[in-house]
Amino acid sequence: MAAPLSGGIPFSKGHGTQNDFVILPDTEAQLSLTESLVTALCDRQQGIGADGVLRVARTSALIEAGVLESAPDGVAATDWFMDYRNADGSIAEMCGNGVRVFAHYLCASGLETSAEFTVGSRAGARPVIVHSADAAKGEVTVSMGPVRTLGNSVAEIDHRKFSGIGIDVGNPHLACVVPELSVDELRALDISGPQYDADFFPTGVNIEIVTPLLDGAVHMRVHERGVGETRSCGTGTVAAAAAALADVGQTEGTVVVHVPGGSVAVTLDSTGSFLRGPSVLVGSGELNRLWWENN
Ligand SMILES: N[C@@H](CCC[C@H](N)C(=O)O)C(=O)O
Repeated sequence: MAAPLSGGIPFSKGHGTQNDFVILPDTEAQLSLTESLVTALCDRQQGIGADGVLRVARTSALIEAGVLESAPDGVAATDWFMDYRNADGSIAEMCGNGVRVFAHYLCASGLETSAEFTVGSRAGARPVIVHSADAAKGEVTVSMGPVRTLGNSVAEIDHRKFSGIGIDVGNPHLACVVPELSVDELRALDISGPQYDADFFPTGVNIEIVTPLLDGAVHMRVHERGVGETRSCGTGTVAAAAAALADVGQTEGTVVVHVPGGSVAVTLDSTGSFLRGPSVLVGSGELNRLWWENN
C-alpha cells in the first residue's frame, strides 16, 4: 500500500446552498494566506475549487499576526473570526453562507462546544445559533446585522437594464426586483458580465436579480464581486429579501429565497436581519505543503 502523505496543511471543504468554501483551520493564524494562494486554492482545475476561503482563527491571533489591525465593532479578542477571501483573492467584509458553514465546522470539529456564539467578521459581530450540526449536515441561523439602503442604481445584464436598490449588509449589493419576471426567464438570463455604476459602488458590488414576492418567496440569481456567478449568496439573499419587501411597501417579514443551490429563510424585523439555512461539510484532507509553498 502507498504510504500516506503527511505533514500537510489541513483543510475541509463545505458549502451553504452550494456556495462552496475551502475551510482552513488556523486558530493561531500562522498561515500566510496570500492572494495567489487563495486564487490557486479556489481554482477548480489547479486547486481544490471553491467560491471562497474561510480561515478559522481567533480574533486575537489575527491581530497578533497583523492580518487585522484591530477587532471590528462588537467583536471580542476571544471570539472566533471568519477571515473570508473571495475566489479571486480579494478580501470581503462578510459572507452569509460562509458564516453558517464556519459555525457548523466549529461545532462539528469540536473546536466550539456551545450552540450559540459570536463569529467575528470584518463587517462586525455575527451571532449564530447552531440548531443542528453533525459531521456532514448543519442548520444555522446568523444574525446578519443592520440592512442599510443606499439609494437606487442600475445594472446592465444580458443587454437589458435592471433597476435596483443599493443595499449594504456589511458588503455592497444591488438587488434588482424585476416586475413580472418569471422563474424560467430568470433561469434563462446570462448574468456573466454585468455592468454597474462604479461611481455608485466604488468598491464593486454583488448583483442580485430577483423575482417579485409571491406567497412569501422569491427566486434569485447572483453575480458576486470577486467570484462571478455563484449558486447562492447569503448576504445577497438578505438584500434580495429587503428589496422584495420594499417592492410591496414593507420593511419587515420573513421571505424564503430560492437560489440555484437551494433555499434559505430571511427575516427582517426592527432588531435587524436573520439568515437561516443549511450547511454541508463535504470532507477533509491535507494540502501538500510543497504545493502550498509553490503558490
Ligand atoms: N457568498 C457570500 C458573499 C461573499 C462576498 C462577496 N463576494 C463580496 O465580495 O462582497 C455570501 O454568502 O454572503
